[in-house]
Amino acid sequence: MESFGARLHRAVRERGPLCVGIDPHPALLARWGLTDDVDGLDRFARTVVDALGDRVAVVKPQSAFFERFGSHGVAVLESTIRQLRDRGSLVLLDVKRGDIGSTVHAYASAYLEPSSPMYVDAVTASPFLGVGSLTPMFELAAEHGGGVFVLALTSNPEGATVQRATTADGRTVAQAVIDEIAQLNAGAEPLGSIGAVIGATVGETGCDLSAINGPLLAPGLGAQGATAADLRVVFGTNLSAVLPSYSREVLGAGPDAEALRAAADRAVADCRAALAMS
Ligand SMILES: O=c1ccn([C@@H]2O[C@H](COP(=O)(O)O)[C@@H](O)[C@H]2O)c(=O)[nH]1
Repeated sequence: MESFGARLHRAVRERGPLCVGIDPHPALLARWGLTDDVDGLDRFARTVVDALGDRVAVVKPQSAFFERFGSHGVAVLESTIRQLRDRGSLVLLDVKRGDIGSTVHAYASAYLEPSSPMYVDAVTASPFLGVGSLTPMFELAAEHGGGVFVLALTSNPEGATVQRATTADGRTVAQAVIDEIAQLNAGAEPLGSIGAVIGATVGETGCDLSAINGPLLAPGLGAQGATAADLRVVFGTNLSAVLPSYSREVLGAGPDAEALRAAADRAVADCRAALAMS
């Protein structure tokens, strides 16, 4: 199968640089006039899929909001993933998994093995047990054209204590993660399949991103306070593979499908301008 990096590169060229999250917060369910139960969850997710699935490059369901309803919520997640695939958007499941390698292998099978009911195009992963512990995910992703986005500098204020800490060789933890991703992506064209998560809220990163050759997922736009203009501050000249991500900012326009589409179109326009893409 074609690599995730190549598929993402094409999707962004065709649909614009935007990832929209499906984050059915209880407050959003209420605002949309939906019940805070599996039925409300299902209606919320279907509305987003119908409005945006054939429009935005990447849709990112946040697993936590589905898991909160137990097995029935996970069933809605599986169905949402299938519907998104049918509409043509790439599906990035935000699950932030990480563990010892043998367990990561099981996570990899759950999300990156085509026969799995929760098979997606890409997942988010945590490198806290070492980037190398995620190797089974990288291997399965390479085998089946999947992608993995590794947390590097997260959008939340608490992240900096760990991620900007200095390692024994003088690099920050974030830089060490980025350098390992760069090695995994070396030589890939047009783009590697292993990405980094770098929040749009983090300000200057102090990191060298020039060799990463992979997608840079930028959450934190909108509800967490960052604007598209902040992308230039965070990513400097490394803008070509930035994938801006919005959840509540776009979802807040729902449940009207036209209003959701208009909010996504505004986000794409803002991000294109900030990233200087035509
Ligand atoms: O550093 C990170 C990594 C992931 N996220 C996730 O993105 C969305 C953000 O939602 P908003 O409504 O746009 O704030 C959410 O699912 C987070 O878990 C992040 O925010 N920061």
